[in-house]
Amino acid sequence: MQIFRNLKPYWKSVIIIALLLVLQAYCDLSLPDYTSKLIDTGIQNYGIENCSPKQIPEKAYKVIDGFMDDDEKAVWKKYYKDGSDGYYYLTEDGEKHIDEVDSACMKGLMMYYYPYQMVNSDEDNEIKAGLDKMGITLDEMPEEMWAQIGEQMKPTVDGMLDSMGEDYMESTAIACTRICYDSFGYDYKAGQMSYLKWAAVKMLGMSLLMAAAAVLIGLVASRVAASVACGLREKVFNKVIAFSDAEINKFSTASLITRSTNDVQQIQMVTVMMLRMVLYAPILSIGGIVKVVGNGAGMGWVIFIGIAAVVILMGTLMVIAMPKFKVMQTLVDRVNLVSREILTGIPVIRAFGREEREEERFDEANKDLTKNTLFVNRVMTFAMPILMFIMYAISILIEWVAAHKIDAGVLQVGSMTAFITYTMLIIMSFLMLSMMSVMLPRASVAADRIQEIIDTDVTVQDAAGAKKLEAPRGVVKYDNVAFAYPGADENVLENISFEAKPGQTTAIIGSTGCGKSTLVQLLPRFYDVTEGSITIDGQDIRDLTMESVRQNIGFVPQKGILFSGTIASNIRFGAPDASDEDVKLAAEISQASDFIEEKEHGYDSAVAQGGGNVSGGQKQRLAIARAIARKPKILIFDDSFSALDFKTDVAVRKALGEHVNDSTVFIVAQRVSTILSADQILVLDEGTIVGKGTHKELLQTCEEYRQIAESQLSPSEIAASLGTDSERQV
Ligand SMILES: Nc1ncnc2c1ncn2[C@@H]1O[C@H](COP(=O)(O)OP(=O)(O)OP(=O)(O)O)[C@@H](O)[C@H]1O
Repeated sequence: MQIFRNLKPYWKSVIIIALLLVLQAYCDLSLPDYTSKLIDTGIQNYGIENCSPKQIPEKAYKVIDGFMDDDEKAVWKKYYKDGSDGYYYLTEDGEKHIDEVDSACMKGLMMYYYPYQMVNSDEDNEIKAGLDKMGITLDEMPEEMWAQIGEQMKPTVDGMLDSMGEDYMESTAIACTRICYDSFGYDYKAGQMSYLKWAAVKMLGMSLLMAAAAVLIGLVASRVAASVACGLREKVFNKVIAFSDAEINKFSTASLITRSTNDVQQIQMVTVMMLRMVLYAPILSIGGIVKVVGNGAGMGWVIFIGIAAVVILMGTLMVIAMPKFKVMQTLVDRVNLVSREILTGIPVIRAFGREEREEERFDEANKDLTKNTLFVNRVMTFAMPILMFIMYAISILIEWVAAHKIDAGVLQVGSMTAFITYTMLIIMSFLMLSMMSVMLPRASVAADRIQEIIDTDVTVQDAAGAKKLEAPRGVVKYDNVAFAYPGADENVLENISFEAKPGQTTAIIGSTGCGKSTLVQLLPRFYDVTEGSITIDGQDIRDLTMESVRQNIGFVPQKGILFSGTIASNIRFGAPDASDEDVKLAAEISQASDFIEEKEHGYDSAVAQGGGNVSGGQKQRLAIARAIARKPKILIFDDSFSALDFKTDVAVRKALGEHVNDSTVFIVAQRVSTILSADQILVLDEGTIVGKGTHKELLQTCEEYRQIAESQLSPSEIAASLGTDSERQV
């Protein structure tokens, strides 16, 4: 899956996280054991951990020896030495092999313990009666009688060994050990305290280790997720920058923004959760199950009920909420789209008094998203209480079953506590997995949406082996060019052939929507021609690198677009190395210097985002200055003079004529007056050239041009325009 693929470059961190998770899980799984031991050994057994007595009265030693088989006897003999003071002592070697000694003496100890239990019991029994008859105490009982009792006891003890859990058996044996300790005044309190203190230190250590691991995991996981997100944003951004208009239109700007922000954020969030949970849950549940099996409480079936309940619950919630989860991103897209459109169009909305309708439109999108989110959240709110209920119900069930087992003497309280904790851990880990399975689909939708951008083929891109356009003269030739917008059935341009030379101005005029802007936009390769070719100095622009072609073009778009910064930074946008003089000259040519110098900070005056603090005409003049400052070989004015008044229009073109005399200039215009002095005028009608020539020629040869001219100029103006040639203008 895509989300996992994103983690590939960070495999080292993922391994570190996995190791830390194992450590965290180890601590997490050990703690219930410690709690159980704290109760069973620390409290119930006075801190005595092993049943093998460290010191045992000689008589008890011998009696127990009498109960043992040959193998057990050998161990007993090997690890105990006679202290010649009436006691036997466990040797150092014995301490090292304590488990071996424990299992050898456990049965014997229990048989030794049994008569004491009988004697202390309130009820009458054989042993009590026998001792009374002989007039002796249990400690004075002769060895033959012990042997006799041993024979009788053997089947009972064997039966107990079969039915008891290991922990419980050990605990019972330790109770027997205490009889040996009673005989020499063992200091139980000191033993218990030292055990409890040591256990507390160990538990504290474990908890600290666990906390440290968790913090480290959080830290590394967050870093990885942030890097994944950063990488994705970069990839998306780089791709979008390379997109031609066709791809941008396909996705829509709003969706591109949601994809590179909200979608990436989804992935970042899920990546953190995934790194912390997806690995942790299986480690914890498998570890928990192993522990539970070893615990010997024999209540595994309760865990399965718990897991089944959680899986059914989460499964049901998922089925209900999943469809809504999946459309969430599309709805976020819609809200972004509507708010973007409304925010950028506020002046028009106000001017047309459409506030209410637009508010409704926003409300609609907003409500859809809210409804969807609320539904999902409502469904999910059920999860927590039901889960809590399941957990508590399972705890009660365990306690109920365990109570019977404790009563029957086959389970200890501590083991029950540990069992409950392990069960909770296992259920929690299944919960984590189910939560992930809820979150993953949404994130995977987000990941797919991002991948869709990354995988989109850019329609306009450098061909393999594309050459650089070096020191061009600037001869532009359109050869039989046809063009259709992607997805459109009909061509917008057809049979376009003309040549534009350096030092000359080619003007394009025609009715609205006839394809003028499209024609000039093909030159910087905003789109590629569908048929025919465009060449610069005889080289097809598709065989040249886009960067080198664009570097030689100064493009002034129909709508002046400025960037936040200063006036100077905007003029230098295409020529970062332009000197102050160049910037000033460009501003003078574009007739922008007057209004710039009037400003308090002149060229350093701030320009707001999108050029919000300058007028439309000023914006257009700055856009013209920006193109000129580049000193390009080819200058394109896409209807850039319409926002200027007649006087400024003339002044700009005059200044251009004076200073820019070796560039190939294209002017898309609506006004005939703007193009009167052009060297070549192309008259476009429905995407084809219907007239080509100078103003004078076209007035005579082209009906369409004559109609346009007559609709804009008075007969006297037309007559004047045919008169003397004025000084050079573009
Ligand atoms: N991105 C686009 N996708 C599809 N069709 C488009 C796109 N841009 C423009 N068109 C269509 O192509 C045709 C030519 O548009 P173009 O902008 O080139 O016209 P124009 O002559 O510059 O118009 P105007 O003088 O009004 O600016 C129009 O019919 C327009 O609807």
